[in-house]
Amino acid sequence: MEGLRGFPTSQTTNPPPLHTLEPLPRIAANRAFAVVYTCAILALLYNHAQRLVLLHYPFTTIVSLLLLISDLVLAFMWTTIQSFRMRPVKRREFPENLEKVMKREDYPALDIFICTADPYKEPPISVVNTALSVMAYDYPTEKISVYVSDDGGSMLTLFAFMEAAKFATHWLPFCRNNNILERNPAAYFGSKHALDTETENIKILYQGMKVRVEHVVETGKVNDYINTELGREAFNKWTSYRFTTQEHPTIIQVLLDSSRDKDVAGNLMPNLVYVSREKSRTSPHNFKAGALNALLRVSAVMTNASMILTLDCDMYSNDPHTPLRVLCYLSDPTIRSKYGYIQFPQCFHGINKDDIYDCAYTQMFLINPMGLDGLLGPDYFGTGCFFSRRVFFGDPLTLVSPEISELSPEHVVKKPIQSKAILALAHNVAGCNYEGNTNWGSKIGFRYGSLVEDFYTGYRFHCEGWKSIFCHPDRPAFYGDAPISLLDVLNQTKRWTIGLLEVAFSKYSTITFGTRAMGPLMGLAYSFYSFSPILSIPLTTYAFLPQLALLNGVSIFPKVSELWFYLYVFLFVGANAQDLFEFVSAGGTFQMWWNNQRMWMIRGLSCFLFGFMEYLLKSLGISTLGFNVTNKTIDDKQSKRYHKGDFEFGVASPIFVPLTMAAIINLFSFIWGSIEILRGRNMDQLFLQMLIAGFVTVNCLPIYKAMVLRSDEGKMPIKITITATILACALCTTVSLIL
Ligand SMILES: O=c1ccn([C@@H]2O[C@H](COP(=O)(O)OP(=O)(O)O[C@H]3O[C@H](CO)[C@@H](O)[C@H](O)[C@H]3O)[C@@H](O)[C@H]2O)c(=O)[nH]1
Ligand SMILES: [Mn+2]
Repeated sequence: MEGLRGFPTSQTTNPPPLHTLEPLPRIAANRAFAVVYTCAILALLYNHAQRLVLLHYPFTTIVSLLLLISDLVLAFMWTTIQSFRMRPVKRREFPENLEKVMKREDYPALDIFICTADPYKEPPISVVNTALSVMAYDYPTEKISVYVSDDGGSMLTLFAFMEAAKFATHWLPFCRNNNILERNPAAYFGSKHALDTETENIKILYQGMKVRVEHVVETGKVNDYINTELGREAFNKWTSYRFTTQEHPTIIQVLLDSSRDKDVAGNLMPNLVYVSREKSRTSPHNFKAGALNALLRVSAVMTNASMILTLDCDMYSNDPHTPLRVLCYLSDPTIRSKYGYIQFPQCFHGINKDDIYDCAYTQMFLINPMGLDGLLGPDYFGTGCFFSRRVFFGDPLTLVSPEISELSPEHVVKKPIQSKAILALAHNVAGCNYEGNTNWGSKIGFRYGSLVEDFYTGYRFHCEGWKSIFCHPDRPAFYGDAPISLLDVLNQTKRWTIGLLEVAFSKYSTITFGTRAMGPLMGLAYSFYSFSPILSIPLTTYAFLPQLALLNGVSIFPKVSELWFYLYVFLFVGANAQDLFEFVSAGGTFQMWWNNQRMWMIRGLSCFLFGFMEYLLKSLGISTLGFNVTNKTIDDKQSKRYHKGDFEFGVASPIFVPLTMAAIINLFSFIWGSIEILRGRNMDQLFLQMLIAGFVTVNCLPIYKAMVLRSDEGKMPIKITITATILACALCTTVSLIL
């Protein structure tokens, strides 16, 4: 075991370890397999070359070229994945040792950022629950400051947080005194507990708050409940100005002040600050990255904590000791000077049994980050990440100073957060024109230029020379919402696709700039993500080409009797078996893995394709793209169907068309092939094509079900079925005419 000694002190006795790092035993096997598989890929390319030389007909040449391009893309993507397999590690922390090396009063201050953007897609009561869960961290309360960024500029959200501030004065001491683990009230009251009177009373308070908040969201009016001067003053901003989500002044409201507000037991409360940065149609606001940068500045002016936690509005804390785990690393000055952030996995509650949409993202949020942890560290996932404030201001050796000294990570705040000077400066730095002619978004803060601001920002930090840490304790530190309708899932992935392509084809491309700055393995790892949309090329090719050829009796792969056939089988089985092994080792089941591989096919035929097109239109200047917030509300009927395991189509979106076409063509070619076999035809030459068609058909079972067997609202809209059928027929006819 390679023990990293935590927190060196001047004491003579060895301090107890705060964390350890251990390489996974599978490393040697991974490396050996990579060598074998590389040989197989080279053999395949040789086979391609052989065929291309022998061919004379234009059609078969085109087919062979398409297959060659597809296999080259697959080979490239396979190579990038190897970076995760060369040195996976597992870390452990020992928060129980923390108090032995560090006094509680010496813990650093912690600023927590929570982003929300739309009260109708992101119910304010859930955002409030997220905030309460972290306000109740097992950490010196007065050192915690929670900043809520409301990009929706909604009085409904502000109202919800005014309610939260009151409820928190009961909730925080309740959690502390009863040593509660689930500090998100909704989650706590949602699971079964013995209800003593104290719990009963708290529950009544919570329900009261929930009813008021939901009522206000429903009616759109807060007036019924506002009876204090402070409240009226705050909400006046919405009425005294032509206020819209896209155009409004900065609103900063300190709802709790740690220097004077106390809970019902007389202990100080954390700071709770509502921030809605200024918006104007004429200046770009850079979506979430812009919101986070505004919070970086507002928090610098008010508290300037050296530790920062960023959270999406739905990602609540599931473990009050999480900051202590982080301190196991950040309390060590040698770590602090090299490591920029500590990322926790994104875990989700409410995913159905077999995770039909692959929303757990086991590879992206668990397997791959463990691989990266043995190199420079995991990428940034946008939420559940603790930063050292210094990372936002230049590389580990050179501090890039912000335009005013109050924003510097070294600045010490001396005035109370509600003083006039502080509030005035905070409003100023949240202004929509503040960033003009500054380094924000380029050299300072979260980086602009990609719709996956998280991925891009973490990437640029690694390029600057920072490292990061992946921390995944057994009890998930955070839980968030996953989308439960296929369209929401695909739209989310489509946004990611566009953002990733923006990185892949920028001057900071992961494969060129990244490889130079971070070395080949990290460059490949980041390229696995940024180039993943090009998987749509082989996935689309393999979903249509072999089947169309099969329907016309044309063979495009080696015969069963040839040795080359077994090469194809090895490449397919080998890659999938290794993937399955990793998946199951990470706690997945076979069913989940099956659904995961199906989702790759679905993504390839939908959001990757559509994302690619939208990216092209944007690059040509034909359209602009926005950050479409993922829906986090839950429709009961939809939720029932989801938990039954049925795919949710329902909406007639063009994004479903290529997928449905593939489902139809694969089924027919497979049936045609089976009939030919029954009629005694020798399928030696077409066997591999039959296998592929059969495999895709099995993958498409939920689609056939949605097309013909279901009558609920989530079935495949008839419009899509008809369009896809017509297009599939047109495609088959065209191909048979060419042949
Ligand atoms: O203009 C915007 C748009 C979004 N958000 C917030 O950003 C967060 C993430 O948005 P969501 O719709 O939930 O996106 P997801 O696709 O679920 O999020 C993943 O992908 C995003 C990048 O596309 C990252 O920012 C997220 O952290 C990551 O979890 C939410 O809290 C939003 O309120 C803003 O603050 N301002
Ligand atoms: Mn989300």
